[in-house]
Amino acid sequence: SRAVVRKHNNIRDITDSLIEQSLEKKEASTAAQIPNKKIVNLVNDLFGAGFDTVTTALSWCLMYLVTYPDIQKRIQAELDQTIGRERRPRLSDQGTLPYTEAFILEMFRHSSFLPFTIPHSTTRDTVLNGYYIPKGRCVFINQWQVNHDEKLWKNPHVFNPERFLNAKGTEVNKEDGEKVLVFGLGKRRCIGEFIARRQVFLFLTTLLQQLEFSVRDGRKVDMTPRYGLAIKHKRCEHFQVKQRFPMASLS
Ligand code: HEM
Repeated sequence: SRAVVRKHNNIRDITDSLIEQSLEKKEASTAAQIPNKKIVNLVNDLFGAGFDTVTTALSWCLMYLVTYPDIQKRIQAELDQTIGRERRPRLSDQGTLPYTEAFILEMFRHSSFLPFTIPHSTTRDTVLNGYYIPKGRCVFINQWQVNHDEKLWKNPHVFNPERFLNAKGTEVNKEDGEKVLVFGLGKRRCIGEFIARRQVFLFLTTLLQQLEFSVRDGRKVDMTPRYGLAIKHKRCEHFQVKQRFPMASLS
C-alpha cells in the first residue's frame, strides 16, 4: 500500500495519511511531521478503541436477532418497506427506521458491553452529587448499572426495543435514547461516538436487508457474558445465514 500511496498521491483515508507521514520522514524532515512512535500509538488507539467496540456491538446485535426472531422479522419488514430491495441502505436512511434504531439502542442498553468506562483519576479533591472524592483517586462510571437501573427503566432485564418508541411506533423518543450510557461522559468520553453509531447502523441494516440469521435446529444461543474490558458472548457454533432474495437485483 506504500507504493499505491506514493504512486498515485491518493489519500483515501487515515491509513493512507499515516503511511504518507511515515514515508515523508525518510525524504525531508519538517516540524509538522508526526513521529513514528506517535503513528504507532495512533494506530493502536484506533484499532483498540474503534474496531473491537464496533465488531462487539454487531456481534451482540446478531445474538439478539437469533434469540428474538420476531424482532428480526420486524426490522426486515421496516427495511423492505422504507428502503426496499432495489438499493442498499445508506447513512442518509438514519432517522427513517425507528424500529431498527430502537433495536440498536436496546442492544447498547441491555448488553452494556462496555460495562465500565476507562478508569480516570481525580486531579484535586472534589465533591460529586454530595460524595467527597479525594485527589488522585481512581474513578470510572458503572455504565451497566445506569442502563439497568430500576428507577430509570421499566423491567430493565427484559430486551424490548419498543421501550424507545412512541405509542404508534413511528418515532424514537430522543430523551429515552439519550439515557442509554455506552460512550462514557464528560471530557474523556468517546471521541468516536458519531462514527460508531453510523457504522453500527450501516452494517446492521446492510446485513439484515439481504440476510436472515438463525440457529440450527431451533437451538438457543448462549448469551452468558464473558467479562472483560468489553463483555463478549461465547463462540456460537450453530449459527446459520440465509440469503433473503437474489443479490443480483441489488445495485
Ligand atoms: C460502539 C462503539 C463504541 C463504544 C461503545 C465506545 C465506547 C467508549 C467508551 C465507554 C470510552 C471511555 C470513555 C470514558 O472513559 O469516559 C471510549 C473512549 C474512546 N473511544 Fe470509543 N467507543 C466506540 C467506538 C469508537 C470508535 C469507532 C472510535 C474511533 C474511531 C473510538 C475512539 C475512542 C477513543 C480515542 C477513546 C479515548 C478518549 C479519551 O480518552 O479521551 N471509539 N469509547
